[in-house]
Amino acid sequence: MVHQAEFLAPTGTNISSVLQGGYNHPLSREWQSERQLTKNMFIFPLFILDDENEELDIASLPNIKRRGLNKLVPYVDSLVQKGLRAVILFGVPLKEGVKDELGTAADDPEGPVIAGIKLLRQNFPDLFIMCDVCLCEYTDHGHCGVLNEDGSLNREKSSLRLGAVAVNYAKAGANSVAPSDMVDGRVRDIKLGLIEAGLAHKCLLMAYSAKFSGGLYGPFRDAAGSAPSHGDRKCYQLPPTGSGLARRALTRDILEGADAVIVKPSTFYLDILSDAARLCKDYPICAYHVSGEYAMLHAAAEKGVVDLKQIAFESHNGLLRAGARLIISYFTPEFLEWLEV
Ligand SMILES: NCC(=O)CCC(=O)O
Ligand SMILES: [Zn+2]
Ligand SMILES: [Zn+2]
Repeated sequence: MVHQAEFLAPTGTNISSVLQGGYNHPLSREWQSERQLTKNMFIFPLFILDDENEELDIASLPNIKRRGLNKLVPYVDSLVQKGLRAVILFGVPLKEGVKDELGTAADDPEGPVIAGIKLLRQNFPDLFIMCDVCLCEYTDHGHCGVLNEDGSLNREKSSLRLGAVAVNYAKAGANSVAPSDMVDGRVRDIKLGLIEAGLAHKCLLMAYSAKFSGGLYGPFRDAAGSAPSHGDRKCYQLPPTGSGLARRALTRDILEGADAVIVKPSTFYLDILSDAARLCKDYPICAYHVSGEYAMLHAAAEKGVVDLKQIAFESHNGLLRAGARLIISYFTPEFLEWLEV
């Protein structure tokens, strides 16, 4: 497609070869961006401990802490004052003996997620509260669903259990549930559960539709204590080379009732983000800038290889360019400082 006449000026210069008129001034440079990062695009992950007064660092995830309920409100308040609009909750049960084969603790009414939803709702009525829905933080085997006796994943039991957990989060007041397990059929079971509970019109179902298995989740597993005790997640998460499967999963989840979709990780999967933007063009597309991506940028900045702020903008702008409208990011607190709106 040609936008400018391709003819020669009297001097012999090809007119369309002159690009720099478009960006030699800071403002005209800004005008070149089709979209810009804004605070309302950011969703901040919160790790909630089951010990109310505890606050724990995560060695591999700089500046991010796990907090008990009593430490949560003052911290979230400081971010809300800077313009935080949305959070996604992850429960981190550390008490002895709470994990079992069904992940019962996931929707324990007194557990960190359900109690966390209620506490945040009470303190921040306008905050958009999302909940990651998965069992791996709560199962003794560390897998994302319910297992058969031979250790393989039982699709039907997993999907129904995930549906029940999601409905319980929605009942507690979550604005959105986000299944991250990648078990076939769970979007459908969650949607049906929400409809049956009369909550489908109140709770946005944001599916982790294109979640790839790979090497970028290490710090998160440290944070959530969710590394599988045997095997890996390759049977239910997508192979990193599987772009066709990712496109099928995106389409399938939309057909099963997803209201929005997530691509995860983000920077290495920009092609999938742009596939999602095309395939699901009438839906919000969310990129999850995962723990490994965050930790890598921090490590590079500490080594003096990159400037942290510059590289954070460049990577997150890349997600927007590829088609993301929302970003789950551990950089959210920084962007709330860096962005004006
Ligand atoms: N279901 C959530 C994750 O697996 C988190 C990924 C990360 O931040 O590494
Ligand atoms: Zn999981
Ligand atoms: Zn997960």
